[in-house]
Amino acid sequence: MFEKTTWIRLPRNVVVGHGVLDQTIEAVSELHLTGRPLVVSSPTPHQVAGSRVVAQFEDAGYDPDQIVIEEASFDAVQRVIEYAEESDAGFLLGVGGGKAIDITKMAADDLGLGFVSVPTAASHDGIVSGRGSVPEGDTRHSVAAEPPLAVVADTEVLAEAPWRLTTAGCADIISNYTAVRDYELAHRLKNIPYSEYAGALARMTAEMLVDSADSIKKGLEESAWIVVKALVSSGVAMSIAGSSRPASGAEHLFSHQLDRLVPDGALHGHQVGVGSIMTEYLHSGPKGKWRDVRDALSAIGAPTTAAGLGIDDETVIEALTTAHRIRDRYTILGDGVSEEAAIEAASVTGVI
Ligand SMILES: NC(=O)C1=CN([C@@H]2O[C@H](COP(=O)(O)OP(=O)(O)OC[C@H]3O[C@@H](n4cnc5c(N)ncnc54)[C@H](O)[C@@H]3O)[C@@H](O)[C@H]2O)C=CC1
Ligand SMILES: O=C(CO)COP(=O)(O)O
Ligand SMILES: [Zn+2]
Repeated sequence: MFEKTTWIRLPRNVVVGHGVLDQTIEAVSELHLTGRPLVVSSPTPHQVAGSRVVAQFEDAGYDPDQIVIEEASFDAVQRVIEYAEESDAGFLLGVGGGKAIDITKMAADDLGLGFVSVPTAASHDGIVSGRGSVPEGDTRHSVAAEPPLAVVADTEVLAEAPWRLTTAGCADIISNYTAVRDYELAHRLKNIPYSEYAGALARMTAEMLVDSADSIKKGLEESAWIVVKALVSSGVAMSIAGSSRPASGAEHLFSHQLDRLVPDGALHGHQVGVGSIMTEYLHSGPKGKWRDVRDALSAIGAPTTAAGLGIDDETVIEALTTAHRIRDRYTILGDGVSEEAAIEAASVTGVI
C-alpha cells in the first residue's frame, strides 16, 4: 500500500513591487485574519518600515501593537510570545531582516497565530520559508515554524537598504549550488529523504540569478526585484523539501560556526558565499567548479575572501574544521575535515 504523505505550506499572497508596503492592509485583509495586529521588528527596520505599517493599520481602524527586538535568540522568541499574549494579538507581522522575520515566524508558530512577512532587506531566503534558524549555545537549530500567509516585499524599501544587504541575499542564493550537492550527498550516503523538485528549484534559482548578474547593480530598483524573486523561489524550495537542506548545506554550517566564533562578524549571506567556494572545492577538488562559485559572487560584488569578510584566516580555518559539530546534518564535511585539508581548501581557492 502507498503510504507516503507530504505537506507543502506556502504563502497565499506574495506581493512584490514598488510601493507595495502601502498595500499591506489589502494583502492581509484577504486572509481573513482577525484581532489585533502585532508588528514585530528590530530597531532600523522599525524606523524604515515597521512604524509605517503600524500607522497604516491605525488609519484603517485596526488597533495595532508593536514590539522591537534586538537579537535573534530563543529569549527574544519568548519575549514576543509573552508580549503577544498580553496584548491579545490576533496575528503577527515580522518587519525586517532575517532575524526579525525568524523570531516572528517562530513566535507565531508557538502562539498558533497567522504570520505575515515584510522584508526590509533582500538579504536572506527566509522571507518565505517555514523555517526558523536560531543559535543556542554550541549549536544552531533549524526549526519548523509558521510559514508566512502573505509576503509584502516593497522593492523601493529593499533598494534603499544598504547595498551589501542585497549582495548578501545574492550570495545566500548562490550558495544553493553547494547546498544541493550536500543534500544529494546526504541522500546517497545517509538515505535522508530527498525531493527532486526542491533540489532542482533551488539549483535553478541560483542559475537564474547568476544569469541575471549584469542587471544586479547598486542603485537599480530592478535589482531588488530580481533578487527578491529568487529569494522567494529559494524559500519555496525549502517549503517543498520540508527542510532547509536545498538552501543550507556545509557552507551554512561554516557560517553558523563563524557566528559563534565572531558574533558581530559578517552578514549571513556573505559568510555562506565564502563557505560555498571552499565546500565546492571539497566536493570536487581543484578542477571542480569552485571558480564558477567565486566568479558568480565576485560578479555581484559579494566577498570571496576571509579579508573581504573582515575575519582573520585562523578563524576561517577553525570554523571550517569544526562546522560539522553545529548540527546533525550530513554534508561534505562528514565527521570533520582536518586542519591540513581546511588550509588547502582555503588557500587554493584564495579564501585565505
Ligand atoms: N529561516 C530561514 O529559512 C533563513 C534564516 N536566515 C537567518 O536570517 C539571518 C540573516 O538575515 P540578515 O537579514 O542578513 O540579518 P539581520 O536580520 O541581522 O539584518 C542585517 C542588518 O540589516 C539591517 N537592516 C535590515 N533592513 C534594513 C534597511 N531597510 N535599512 C537599513 N538596515 C536594514 C538590520 O537592522 C541588521 O542590522 C540569520 O540569522 C540567518 O540564519 C537566513 C536565511 C534563511
Ligand atoms: O539560511 C538558511 C537558508 O539560506 C537556512 O538556515 P538553517 O539551515 O540554519 O535553517
Ligand atoms: Zn542562508
